[in-house]
Amino acid sequence: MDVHVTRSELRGTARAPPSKSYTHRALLAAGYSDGATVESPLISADTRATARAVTAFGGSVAPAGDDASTGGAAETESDLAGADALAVEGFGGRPAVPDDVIDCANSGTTMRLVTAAAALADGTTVLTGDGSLRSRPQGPLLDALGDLGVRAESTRANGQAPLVVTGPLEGGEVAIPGDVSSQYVTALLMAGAVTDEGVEVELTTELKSAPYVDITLELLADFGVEATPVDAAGDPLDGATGAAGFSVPGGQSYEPAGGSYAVPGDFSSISYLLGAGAVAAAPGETVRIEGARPSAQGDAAIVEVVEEMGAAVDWDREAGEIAVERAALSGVTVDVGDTPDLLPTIAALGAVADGDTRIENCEHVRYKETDRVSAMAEELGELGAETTEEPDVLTVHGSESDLAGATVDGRHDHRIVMALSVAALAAEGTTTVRGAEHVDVSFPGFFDAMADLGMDVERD
Ligand SMILES: O=C(O)C1=C[C@@H](OP(=O)(O)O)[C@@H](O)[C@H](O)C1
Ligand SMILES: C=C(OP(=O)(O)O)C(=O)O
Repeated sequence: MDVHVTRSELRGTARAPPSKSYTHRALLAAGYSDGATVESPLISADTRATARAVTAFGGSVAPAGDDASTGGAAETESDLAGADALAVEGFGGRPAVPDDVIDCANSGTTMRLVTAAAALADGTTVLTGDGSLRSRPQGPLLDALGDLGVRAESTRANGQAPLVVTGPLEGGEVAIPGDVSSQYVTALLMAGAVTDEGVEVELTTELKSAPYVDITLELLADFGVEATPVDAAGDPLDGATGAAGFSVPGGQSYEPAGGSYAVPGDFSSISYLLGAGAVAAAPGETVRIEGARPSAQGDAAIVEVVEEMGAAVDWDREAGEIAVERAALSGVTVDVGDTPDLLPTIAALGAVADGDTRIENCEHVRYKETDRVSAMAEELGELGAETTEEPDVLTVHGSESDLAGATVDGRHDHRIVMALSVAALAAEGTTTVRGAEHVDVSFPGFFDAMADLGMDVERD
């Protein structure tokens, strides 16, 4: 699908979709349990992939309240559409050997978390994904599982999917780098809790994307599972930032209080709504975003970034509501070591702002659905933005950027599509964004929400 976005003024209220990161973890944690309800889940292409994996391991996922929820997996994936809550029948910490290959589609989170889950099974699991996912790095996780006594291989011996994993994993001590993906740590902690011996993870590098491990720790605690970040001396820390390692005792059971778990709103998705308001709210009007309650999400930093760029932002944390007014934005320097998914949004805002926006510590943003550093530099260039790309830094020269509508490529990447659509709101004329259907990965209702706010958008 192509979308054609014409410069427009926005007003009104949008609701943030539920968090993708929390939904993946909640579905899998419910799978590890004897069964649980996941309330207000994100139903998207990526979270469907995790639901498929839970089903492949012998659990089931169906809309809560449906007969299907007592009788097995939803017959077709579309059965999940529009569900306010999902009833998950778990596999009780013992994944069955899947009948078929697990297709993780476009979802890195699914592939990493499910690879470690597959290692628990007493047999062989095969995991694959789309072309993008089959080009992303899995080697450090395969090596770690190998060191823990599991056969974990890339069929092409290049550290990329398809993957073949033969368990069972019993636990132990393992060392892993933290600067490629935090999802390896999340995967080992979630699976480690149900091993016999538990898992001790030592980080061989600094941990990037650390708040995502905090999300994991928060969710594990809510499912009654203990896992602890530790410093170099082995002493416990409050959070993942600065951790030298992690420890998760074995023999634990997943069980959420009251049998259900509620997913909060998604701050990576909120970044597009907030960014859109900051560049295109009608003069004297606000754009309001609901579903913005605080959680462990590092991407809530977008609120400060947009404020620092000069927009008037009011975040009522208790009500979970953010109001933003448009302003003349100025460039900022932002370290995205903890918040890689904000890079496309900040780059788009930088193209609209006056002065330079310097996005630092971003090398790991190159290992996503696409190399998002190059993708944003090149596609914003098509709109007339000047950028400078270094391995670990993207600078957008807002003052030299005169944005005018053009045809840009969404690179089969939901975040590139949404960020370019935000930039298009401020570009002269009409911008065509190719491959816009990829928003289905994390924010299926994105263009509906934007149209409701007043975006002039045509889809074909
Ligand atoms: O664990 C998660 O839910 C995620 C972790 C981050 O990835 P990395 O840890 O690979 O940086 C983030 O980019 C991704 O969108 C979601
Ligand atoms: C990188 C992302 O997700 P994943 O790693 O799950 O593919 C993302 O949503 O931006």
